[in-house]
Amino acid sequence: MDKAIVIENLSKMYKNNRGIQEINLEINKGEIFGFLGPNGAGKTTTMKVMVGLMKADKGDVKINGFSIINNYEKAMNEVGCIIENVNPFPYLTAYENMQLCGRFKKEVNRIRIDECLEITRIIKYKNEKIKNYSLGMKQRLGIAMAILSNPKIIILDEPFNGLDVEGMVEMRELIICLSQKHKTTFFISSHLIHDIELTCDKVGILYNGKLVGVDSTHNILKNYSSLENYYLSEVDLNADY
Ligand SMILES: Nc1ncnc2c1ncn2[C@@H]1O[C@H](COP(=O)(O)OP(=O)(O)OP(=O)(O)O)[C@@H](O)[C@H]1O
Repeated sequence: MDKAIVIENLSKMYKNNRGIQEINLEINKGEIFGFLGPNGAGKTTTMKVMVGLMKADKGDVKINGFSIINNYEKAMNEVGCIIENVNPFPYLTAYENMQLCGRFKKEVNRIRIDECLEITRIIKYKNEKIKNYSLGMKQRLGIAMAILSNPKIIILDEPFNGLDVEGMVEMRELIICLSQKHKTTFFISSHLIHDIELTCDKVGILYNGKLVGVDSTHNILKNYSSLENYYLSEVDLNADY
């Protein structure tokens, strides 16, 4: 089984008729997938459904071959995620937040916590309370939490948000490094085309709740001068005038 994530006919409509429709998508193990779309396209909705924070109206998601509907625990067994904002406890330190996050996982100990804080480069601030953290530091803590139990699949909603230039470069390096070293699969949403182009092996474009294009970054850049041009052409082809 080389598919890490398979999304089948996934639909979720809110009462106001916004949401996502008939999403079909396959992500191979070890791939870094970029889910690109403007504000309101439906990225967060898709990810919430994928990790069981919300129920789909129709369709299913299989993670490592396990359906999130029929086999939720097994499906989520190797998944780490950050959906929407990271909300660590402000009056606890980073280390204490990590302890809390890993309290039910027997493989998580002091060494593993330090390792994750080291990888995300916040080890220096591990004993500082989160209320004194900047947005970028909180993002890093979020990643540290997401990788704590060594998940094989990491789902990140807008991981580049709130980061400065150096932070973005480091976040890209961190994702690529984890994918190469541990064959970790990533599903990353973003509206930042440049970061997706530099980070992801495969890109899917979500527009008005529909997946309007999916291809490997390699193919896209063979046929278009930039991911931005591909994005604009796919959106143009599918716009409702
Ligand atoms: N709970 C809700 N009730 C009604 N409509 C909602 C709800 N949550 C989201 N929506 C609407 O569904 C659409 C998709 O929202 P979603 O948050 O999934 O988009 P997104 O691509 O993640 O956007 P952003 O990049 O701004 O976070 C938007 O039009 C939004 O207004």
